[in-house]
Amino acid sequence: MLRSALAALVSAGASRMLITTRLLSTGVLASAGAPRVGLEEQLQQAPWVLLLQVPGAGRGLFAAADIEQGTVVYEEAPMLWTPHPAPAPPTTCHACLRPLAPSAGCEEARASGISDSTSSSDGDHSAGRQGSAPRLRFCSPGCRADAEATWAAAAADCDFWPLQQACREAGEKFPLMAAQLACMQVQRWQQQQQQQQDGTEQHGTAGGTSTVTSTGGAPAAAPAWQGEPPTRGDALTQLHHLCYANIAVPPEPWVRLHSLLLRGLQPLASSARWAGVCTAERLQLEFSPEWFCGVLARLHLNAFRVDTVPPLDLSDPSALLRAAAASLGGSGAAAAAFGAAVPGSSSGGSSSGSGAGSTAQHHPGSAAFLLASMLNHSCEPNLDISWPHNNAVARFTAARDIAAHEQLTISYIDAEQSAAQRQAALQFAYGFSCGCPRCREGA
Ligand SMILES: C[S@@+](CC[C@H](N)C(=O)[O-])C[C@H]1O[C@@H](n2cnc3c(N)ncnc32)[C@H](O)[C@@H]1O
Repeated sequence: MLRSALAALVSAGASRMLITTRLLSTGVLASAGAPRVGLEEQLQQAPWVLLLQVPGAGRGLFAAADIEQGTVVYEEAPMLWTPHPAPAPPTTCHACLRPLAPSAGCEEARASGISDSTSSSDGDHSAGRQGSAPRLRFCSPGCRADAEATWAAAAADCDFWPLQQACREAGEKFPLMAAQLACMQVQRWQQQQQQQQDGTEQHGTAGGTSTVTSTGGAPAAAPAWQGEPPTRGDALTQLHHLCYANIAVPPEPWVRLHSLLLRGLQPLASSARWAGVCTAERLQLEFSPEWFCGVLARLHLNAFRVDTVPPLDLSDPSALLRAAAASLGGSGAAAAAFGAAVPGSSSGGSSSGSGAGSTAQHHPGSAAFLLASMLNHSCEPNLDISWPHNNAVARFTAARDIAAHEQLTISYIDAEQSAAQRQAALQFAYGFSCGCPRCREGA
């Protein structure tokens, strides 16, 4: 009975769609790699979880049964993600945000593209054009194959370096996730076109096999998840489910970042590889300022900061000490789950959480999840977040015993702040006042 409320909730979310319907409704094909699913299917994969309406707080996730402290409630892979733009060479896998060992190759690449790479100790799984053009770096052949099948083939032909630089200067990261989304869309257009051509050719060749090759085929190897890959939302069809901030007039920096994004996509319009898929007009029409604003308005309320542990630098004694302190202090995972700007944060929310373990953690990137975006905030959350595979797969664990039909909550902010600081942070970044028991007591 509780699950029967889902269809109504899903359509309620859909009616708040801000991104152009056309763009989102074109992405209906299944993607290769880690399973990309819709909201209903993702809920089916998380049997402990129900999606229900919460008076005064939109939708929220609830416990479907009594859950014991320590139980893994569910794991989820992100539907959109990006490494944070940094002046240093990339030290993060572009497909899963796993930290990569620094290598001589990375050091050499410092002055060139956004995500340049040369051969490294863990193997050269980079992709992209040679020279100063962007190249993407991956931790394994599986990650590379998954990324190339879904977005990285297009991204490698774009020029997002100016966008990266502007994001770094502005302390922004969400425009890079919008760029990833645009590349996903371009590749899906190509897959759709390919399927149409395959259908036509099969009709015309009396049982013959199509000779048309596809750049969007299934990856040869699985991505580097450990164990069963968790499902991920299909960003192209599911992003509209996420709540968004109403932004009547896009802030000036967004206008500039949008034009850099469009400029970065332009090489696709003149590339033979994307002929028939991308024209300059199509790119401009589909990735309009309204589309960009809608994507950013959602990411600002829903994206998580990913906390992973970089590889140990055995030559640095202070790094060893920090790692030891972190392993004694726990993960610190419940602090500051989301990545939005908060008052007093020097880096737009990308500063470390206050958890004891955060000293040895770094924040290689941001990620947006489908189901986790439905989790509401409490200053006394009953779920802990962790990154058990040291990549962008999030795990939600019961922080205490949770009764059936109790709301599942995380903390969006550093819950160790004073009540006044917490209220100010939540109001500033998310636009609501927390009414949790702790806030009601002023604790
Ligand atoms: C990540 S979304 C959470 C899911 C959201 N309730 C929905 O329906 O999509 C964050 C938004 O949920 C609402 N929210 C989250 N926690 C809340 C709380 N404790 N009290 C009131 N509103 C809350 C705020 O509007 C916030 O901007």
